[in-house]
Amino acid sequence: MEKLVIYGGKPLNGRIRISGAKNAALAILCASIMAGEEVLLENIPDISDVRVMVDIIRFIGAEAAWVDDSSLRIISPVKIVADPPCELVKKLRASNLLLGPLLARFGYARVSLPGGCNIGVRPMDLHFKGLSFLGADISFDGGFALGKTNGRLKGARVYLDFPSVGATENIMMAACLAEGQTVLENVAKEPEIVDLANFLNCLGAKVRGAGTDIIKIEGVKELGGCVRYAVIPDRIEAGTLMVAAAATRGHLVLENIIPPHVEPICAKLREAGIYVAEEGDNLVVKGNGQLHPVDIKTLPYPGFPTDMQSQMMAFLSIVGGTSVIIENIFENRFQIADELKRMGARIKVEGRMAVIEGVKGLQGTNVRATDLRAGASLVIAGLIAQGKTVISNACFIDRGYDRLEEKLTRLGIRVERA
Ligand SMILES: CC(=O)N[C@H]1[C@@H](OP(=O)(O)OP(=O)(O)OC[C@H]2O[C@@H](n3ccc(=O)[nH]c3=O)[C@H](O)[C@@H]2O)O[C@H](CO)[C@@H](O)[C@@H]1O
Ligand SMILES: C=C(OP(=O)(O)O)C(=O)O
Repeated sequence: MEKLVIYGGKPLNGRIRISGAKNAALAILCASIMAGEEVLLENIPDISDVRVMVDIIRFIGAEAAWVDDSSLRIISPVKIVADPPCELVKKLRASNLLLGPLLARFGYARVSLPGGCNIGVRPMDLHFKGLSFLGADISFDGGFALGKTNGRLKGARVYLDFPSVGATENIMMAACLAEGQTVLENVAKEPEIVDLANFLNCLGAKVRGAGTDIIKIEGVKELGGCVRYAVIPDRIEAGTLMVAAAATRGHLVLENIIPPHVEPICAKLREAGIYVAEEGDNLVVKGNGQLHPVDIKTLPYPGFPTDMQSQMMAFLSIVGGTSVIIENIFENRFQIADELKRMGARIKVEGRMAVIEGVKGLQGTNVRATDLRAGASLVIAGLIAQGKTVISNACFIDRGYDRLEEKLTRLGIRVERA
């Protein structure tokens, strides 16, 4: 089991280029199996979730080749040569996004229920309901979802009970090849949804309204290819480094960033007393000045992202006064509190609420990542702490952070793999 060793107590200083977004890249990789011609994807992050997804689409018959360290050329299969293998599907959450594209393009899908981080129950009822509304026949057998269609899917009106990111993406992809119009209501508005819609439109789909509460899709018979499509920058990687700079009183310049995507994070950092400003195309974070406690509620976009909650908890653990975090999206995302407490943090968790009493500093010790963002939180805690922090289960961090050690080293931090 790999460990990440952080030598803390030093500020994060320098310039860094943000990689492509994990959650956009994974959805777009799934969508690429619907393309009728070759696709070239750029700004793809080199993370383990992407490598697993590339293996999955190769397994079902796609050709996928790295052109350079962040570009992938994909030729989708004309027919499925094998079902997505269960052992790969279970390694990541985004494999749940194969169902819609497979059903829409091939009229058949047999996909194991997905894996991913243990951050909550994460049912897929909204995905299944939406795909059924489009005419798919969905059943379950021994941990697998089986989907069939009788000819093409049919456009329909679908209202999501909750603006689920994955359900919005799955149903939107499937609707692109359905007959007639689909209207999706109460959908997720995350930037990754807009990026996926832009990619689908680049293939010849007719998707309108992504980024608002209602998405309308005119189905087309087939999709084409895309000469090149660059995935958006990762707002969560950016946010993680911003919080790390804030927590270590550093000075960071972020390149390749879309400022409105990180606004909910910038707003909270400013409230906490951190300087955050756009300078030209870059975003600058300076961690000097008096810090103030803040309260956070995670919400669907444009609310504060649940994927940044654990990292903020590490930062707030050394901000004098009392901060409160309410986690509204995933019920099991406070496991990180116990690990932070091992480093000296004072946190009380009650249900969906965590109360953080700021302490003067943290101490390095042996800790364990329980999920991807918990791992990122421990990296931040390790940067704050005096001494050495050894994070086990580093594989969780590798799911979502492209070349993290290389980036931290460039920013003046001593970090090692053990
Ligand atoms: C690969 C990917 O893009 N992952 C992101 C995606 O996950 P994911 O797509 O799984 O997240 P959802 O938006 O679907 O989940 C949000 C909430 O809806 C619930 N729900 C979801 C679907 C469903 O059918 N039924 C249901 O009840 C979930 O249990 C959760 O409480 O959005 C999350 C919320 O921004 C992010 O934290 C994840 O990083
Ligand atoms: C929860 C996350 O990812 P996934 O949905 O892939 O588990 C995340 O990126 O923080």
